[in-house]
Amino acid sequence: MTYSVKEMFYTLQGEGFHSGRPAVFCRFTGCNLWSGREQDRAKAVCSFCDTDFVGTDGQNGGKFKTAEDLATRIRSFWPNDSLGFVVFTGGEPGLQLDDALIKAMHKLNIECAVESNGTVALPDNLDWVCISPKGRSEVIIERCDELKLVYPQAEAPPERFDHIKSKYRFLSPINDWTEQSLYPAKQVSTRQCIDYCLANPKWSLSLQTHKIINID
Ligand SMILES: C[S@@+](CC[C@H](N)C(=O)[O-])C[C@H]1O[C@@H](n2cnc3c(N)ncnc32)[C@H](O)[C@@H]1O
Ligand SMILES: Nc1nc2[nH]cc(C(=O)O)c2c(=O)[nH]1
Ligand code: SF4
Ligand SMILES: [Mg+2]
Repeated sequence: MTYSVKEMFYTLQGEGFHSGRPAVFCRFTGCNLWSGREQDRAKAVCSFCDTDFVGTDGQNGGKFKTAEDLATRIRSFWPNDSLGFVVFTGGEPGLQLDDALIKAMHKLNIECAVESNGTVALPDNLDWVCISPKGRSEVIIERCDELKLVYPQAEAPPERFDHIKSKYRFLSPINDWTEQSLYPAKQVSTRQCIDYCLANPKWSLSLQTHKIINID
């Protein structure tokens, strides 16, 4: 299995339960809900994506021929010999992630988290699963550690995901970058998230804190 990686970097997890935790991000190329081309955005199932996941030309991107090769590269970004933490994202990481890669990561003493849209099967040896449903797409994952719903989405109201078993439920204000300069304090979606959480307290607010403090 060859893995196609857009970019990799060491930073703080900006979102959700692990906000503020040092993590290596491994961003896989490609997604099943949008081609990544601007001319296809309006018709895509997921039309608000804030990420470039096309190609392998980002920082530390490339093709990796084996799970061990990619695992070793990921380990190299960790600053010392302690237990490491990687977040697999994309694009849609579920299109490429497999058991072999997670096993190789575990062998190198790295905990594995994923950020997924929930429409494709995921390896069952992951340590942390974050599912972020998109538009009208069908979420097939029924159990996760963290549900992180971008809000508001006309076709994906929070109630649609009541059946999913999750330790934590977060609403993340949609950042539609017509309002980028307002992010997040004065963005309308932030207020909408706050109001929804206050009325439905099983949901908590998650912000994209890396954008606030301007790190990767
Ligand atoms: C780029 S996605 C990649 C992982 C996976 N495809 C997914 O959608 O969860 C990473 C995270 O960014 C969030 N995200 C993408 N575009 C966003 C936007 N415009 N506003 C807020 N969050 C966004 C996603 O919901 C997801 O939680
Ligand atoms: N710092 C930081 N935190 C993140 N959490 C989820 C991200 C993603 O794009 O998947 C992301 C990201 O790109 N950067
Ligand atoms: S599912 Fe994730 S990677 Fe794919 S277009 Fe949507 S936000 Fe971007
Ligand atoms: Mg991001």
